[in-house]
Order: sequence, then structure tokens, then C-alpha cells
Amino acid sequence: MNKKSVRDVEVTGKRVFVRVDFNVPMQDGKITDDTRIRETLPTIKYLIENGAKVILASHLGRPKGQVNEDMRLTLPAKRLGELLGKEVAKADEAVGEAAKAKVNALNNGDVLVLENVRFYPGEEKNDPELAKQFAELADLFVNDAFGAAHRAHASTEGIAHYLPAVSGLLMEKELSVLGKALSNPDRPFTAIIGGSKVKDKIDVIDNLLNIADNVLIGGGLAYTFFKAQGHEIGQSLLDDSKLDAALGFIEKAKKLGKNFVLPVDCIVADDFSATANHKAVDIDSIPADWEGVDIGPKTRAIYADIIKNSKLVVWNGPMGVFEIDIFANGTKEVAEACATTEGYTIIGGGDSAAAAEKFNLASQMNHISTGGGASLEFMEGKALPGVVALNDK
Ligand SMILES: Nc1ncnc2c1ncn2[C@@H]1O[C@H](COP(=O)(O)OP(=O)(O)O)[C@@H](O)[C@H]1O
Ligand SMILES: O=C(OP(=O)(O)O)[C@H](O)COP(=O)(O)O
Repeated sequence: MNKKSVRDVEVTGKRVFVRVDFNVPMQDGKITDDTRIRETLPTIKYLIENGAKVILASHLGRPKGQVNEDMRLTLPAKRLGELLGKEVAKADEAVGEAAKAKVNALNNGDVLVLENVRFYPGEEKNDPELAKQFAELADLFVNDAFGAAHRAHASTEGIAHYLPAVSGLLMEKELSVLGKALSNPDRPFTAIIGGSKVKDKIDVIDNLLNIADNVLIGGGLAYTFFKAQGHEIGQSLLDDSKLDAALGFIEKAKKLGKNFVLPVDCIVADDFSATANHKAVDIDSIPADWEGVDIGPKTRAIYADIIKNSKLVVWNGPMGVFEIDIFANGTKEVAEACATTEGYTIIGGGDSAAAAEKFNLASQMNHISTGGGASLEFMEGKALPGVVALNDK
């Protein structure tokens, strides 16, 4: 990488603002997967061992510029303390006098977690005033939030204009592993896209069709395609603004001779709960008052077969609502196929990594990336704003 890393600069005695991605999955007030926190430990430990004052900043969820009690960074900070075996201070703000006072109280080697940066409307707008306020807290900016590197926000991009800015060790590792796998991909190369961030992910498909041989669609993303094809999708997830684009991708795949695969069946449920009535139906038989929550058994077999015959598999986004066990089978079977294929497997995204952990298959994947959207954009060859803003070597 041609960007400076934390190893290239002096950190001893410095106040270091480290942007991390502690956007961990939570359920019922508990962290269900701490992969993203564990993956930042090398950078945090490096800074502690070298006597820096470590100031950690992250987003959690999408609070839309307002304080949301369920999205405070209190639990990730507590979990970090447990993993480090060390006291971790927590601020209830991310800027201003109160945050400054917490920073001023730090000794070399101490760690402070600031409050959710997305509680401030300026964060997602990349407001220079907010970026300056973050910068005032520190002497050096380290970006270790690969999962948010595709966002040009005040704490990922803006701040880099006001401080010396370098990458963290996780950022470096992610860019290196993904870069190597994708610079000259082994083929057949299969990309699997699912999850619920339909708006973010549907556009990625356009470029994926240029680079992958097989593109498999699952999760909430699939229903926009079914709707575009004229099927009833009931109460399933839909992005109405992407119907024409969806049909365009199907056409593009045909023209390029690529294998673009949509589910042939799905699991529908009458409620989003563990006690819901549910059944497998072909995609032309989704009842109007039910919702698609997983890929069906026929689709799982087709996807497993393609995965097993691939040399490179990149998967982002669960195939269904895997947090509820009765809707987890599609994600589980795709994860099992990824775990057993002889091809190189990369899984990206907070929830996809959580799914691999849930099924105890994470150790059988070649690389679990902490970024879903970020790894997809990197794969498309797009510049990641959180990386571009860092100082060149
Ligand atoms: N058919 C579906 N309907 C609604 N939500 C879904 C569906 N399939 C998957 N999901 C949800 O998608 C979420 C993960 O989406 P996303 O954030 O895009 O993935 P990742 O974090 O891996 O990038 C999970 O919480 C899962 O429950
Ligand atoms: O969870 C994340 O992305 P991912 O779901 O694509 O892995 C990152 O923390 C970025 O979050 P965002 O998509 O709300 O900007």
C-alpha cells in the first residue's frame, strides 16, 4: 500500500484519534458478535505498547444525527476492556469540552472510547466544522475502520485534512488480502450478495457482473428482482426505485454471458418472529400477506453446487434473517458450502461474519473481512474515501 501506516510515524506520548468500526451486531442489549472489536486489537495494543494516548471513535447503527440510547458505545467499550484486560474510559460525547476533559485525563498507554460519532448531524455530511472538532482532540489520526472506509464522513475522511493521517494495522491487512485475491482472480469467481441494505448493494451488482463469472443473489435484495419480473412479493423487502436497474442487470448478464442467478424458491413467513408460520414456496407463489425471509431448499442446492465448483468466492450479506433460527438455514447451507469448497473464500460484512461465527464456520473461511459494503466497493475498483485521504508514503 502506498499509504503511511501507524508503524511509519512516532506515536509515543501522542494523542491518537483512531477511527474504528465498532458497528457490531446487537440483540436484546447484547453484542452478538465481537469480531470487529477483536480485529482492531492489534492496532490498539500497538498504540498502548508504544505509549500513545488512545482515543477511539466509531459509529454504531444509523441514528441519523440524533442521540439514540440503544446506540451508545458503552457496550463495545466494555467489551474492549474485557478483551484488553485493562480499564477503558468512556466519554458520553465525541467532541466539545467534556470530551476534551476526558482526553486531557489520559496518561500514556490509556484508552478512551468516545460516544457514537453518528449522534452528530455533521458526521455523515462530512461537515468540516465537526471534522475540525475531532482533530482538536488529537495529534495524529489513524484510520482502522475498514468497514466504513467507503463512507466520506467527518471521522473517516474529513478529519484527515486537519491532522497527519495514517492507516491502522487492520486497514492495512484488509487492503492487502483483498488486493491480492482480486488483482488477478482465480476462476470461476463467484460473488454472492444478500442482506438488507438493498439501496447500497444493488448498484454494486452492475460492476460485479464485469469481474465475476457467477453472481448469486439472496437475502432481502432478491425481492426487488422478483417484483421487477412481475411476481407478487407480499410484504417482502423492496426498493421501488431500483426496479428498472434490476431488469437492466439481468439483461447485462445475458449480454456478457455471465451466470446471474436468482433464487427459484424462498421461505415465507406470516410474522418476523421465532413462532411465525412459515413454509417454502416457489418465487411465483409468494402469498400477498406473507414475507420472504430466506432462500428455499432448491435454491440452496443450486448455490452450494456453484460454490463448490468455484476457485474464488466472495460473499457479502446473509441469505435470510439468520438471527431467527427457523430462517437461518439458507445462510447456514451457503456458509457450509463456502467452508468446504476448495476455492479461496472471502466473507465480508458485520452480519455475514456474525453468521459464520454463529455456525462455527468462521475458522474454515480463508478471510473474514470486517467490511461488507467496503469490500464490495474495493472489489469494484472504486477508491475508498477513508483510504484516499491518508498520507502517502
Ligand atoms: N429476506 C430478508 N428480509 C429482511 N431482512 C433480511 C432478509 N435477508 C437477510 N436479511 C437481514 O439482512 C441483515 C444483514 O444485512 P447487511 O447489513 O446488508 O449485511 P452485512 O452486515 O453482512 O453487510 C441481517 O440482519 C438479516 O436479518
Ligand atoms: O456495517 C457496516 O457495513 P456493512 O453492513 O456493509 O458491513 C459498516 O459499519 C458501515 O455501516 P453503514 O453501512 O451504516 O455506513
